[in-house]
Amino acid sequence: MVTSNYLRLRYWFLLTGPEFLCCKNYLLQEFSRICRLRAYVTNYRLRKKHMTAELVNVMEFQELAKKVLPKMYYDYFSGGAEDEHTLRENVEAFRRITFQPRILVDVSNVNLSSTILGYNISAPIIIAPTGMLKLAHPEGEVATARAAALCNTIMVMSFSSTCTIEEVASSCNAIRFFQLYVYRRRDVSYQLVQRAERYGFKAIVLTADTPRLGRRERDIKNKMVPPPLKILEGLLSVELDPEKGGSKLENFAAKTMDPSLNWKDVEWLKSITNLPILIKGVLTAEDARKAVEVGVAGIIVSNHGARQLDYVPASISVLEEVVEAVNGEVPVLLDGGIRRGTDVFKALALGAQAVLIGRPMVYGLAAKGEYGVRRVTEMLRDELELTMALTGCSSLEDITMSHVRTERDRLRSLL
Ligand SMILES: Cc1cc2nc3c(=O)[nH]c(=O)nc-3n(C[C@H](O)[C@H](O)[C@H](O)COP(=O)(O)O)c2cc1C
Ligand SMILES: CCCCCCC(=O)C(=O)O
Repeated sequence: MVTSNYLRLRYWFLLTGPEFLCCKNYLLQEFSRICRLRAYVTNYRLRKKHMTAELVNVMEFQELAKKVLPKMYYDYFSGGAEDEHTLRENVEAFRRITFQPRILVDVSNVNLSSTILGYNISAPIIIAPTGMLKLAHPEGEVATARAAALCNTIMVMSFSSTCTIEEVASSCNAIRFFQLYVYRRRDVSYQLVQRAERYGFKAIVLTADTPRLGRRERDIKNKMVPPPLKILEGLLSVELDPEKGGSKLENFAAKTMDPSLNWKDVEWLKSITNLPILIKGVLTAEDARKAVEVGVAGIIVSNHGARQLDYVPASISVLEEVVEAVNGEVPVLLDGGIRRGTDVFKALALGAQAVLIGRPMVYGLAAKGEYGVRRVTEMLRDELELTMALTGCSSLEDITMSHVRTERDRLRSLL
């Protein structure tokens, strides 16, 4: 529906000639806004109908999100780079890890509570930064932050947010980290870091895997139009090339992201903030060591939900070697492909201190707003608790590598 309207609009532009091209960007933005509103109203009934149906796992939120979202937005949220090989692998690699449960352990009390950088959270499950959440739900990042507060967990707010730092900060008392993209316009990144610090964010998550945006073919086909990023209001306005086809998001990223970002810039970041810095996007032992050497407070093993370079390994497949390289010097977190509490357990067993959840939170938000994000968090937490009980672990400290059997273990046993 959205696509056909969009095609109609493009056809109208062809007919009306070049004098209208100058306002094309504005019209595209307006059109995208109207489509979002319309999709939300149209899908209200659908959401209501499903309100009563009991969803029993995170995958069912994805099915519902697919029904309620316009295709362009569902594709943006769910898609990955190029062949989407890594996208599938992120999930499949968890399935290849099996359990080695212990029996006859007293699990009458299972304690999931955890600490990240000194902040207490109810379970080691935190909300990953995901951009443009108003495409999923009109309350976007604010609803997500509220859910994080209710679940007593951390929300990592994206640099590509459709709400402002102030809106999110004033909406609730969630523990918030701020994810940073370094723009060509360093002053923009600088100002947002300052504002995050001023508004009580507790850490900066520097995303280091995006010197350029990955090739997301679904977005190219859909001619994905990003919504206004309210977080940038008053700081930056980007003129997209009206004549350039394909994904407008890619066009936007090409104009804004600084591809020269390198290890030395971590020093720059340290010089502009007193907040602890986590580095997100680490996939090798070598980079993990470098990150420790430049003095980061934590490492996030991540392939950006398989949206950047296709054919990188599933993030869970490299966790063990990163944890070995870091040798306990800083906490290691992981994201990518986690859809079950059993997946969370596997990541913890291989050395992650906590996991971040991306798409499932977005699907929860799209399907049921703040309540949906809360339910997704609770579902994963409840599944983790049951997994701990059934593997004989009554606290997070009890979870060890010996509770799982990985491909690496299977190969070792052949030697
Ligand atoms: C729709 C979407 C938007 C994202 N936006 C950002 C972002 O703005 N900044 C960032 O560092 N990572 C972003 N990511 C990556 C996530 O933080 C996270 O690494 C990834 O989603 C984890 O994989 P999962 O979706 O399988 O849980 C995004 C991911 C998705 C799916
Ligand atoms: C300026 C770049 C836009 C990035 C959008 C958010 C993101 O990281 C994603 O994966 O999508």
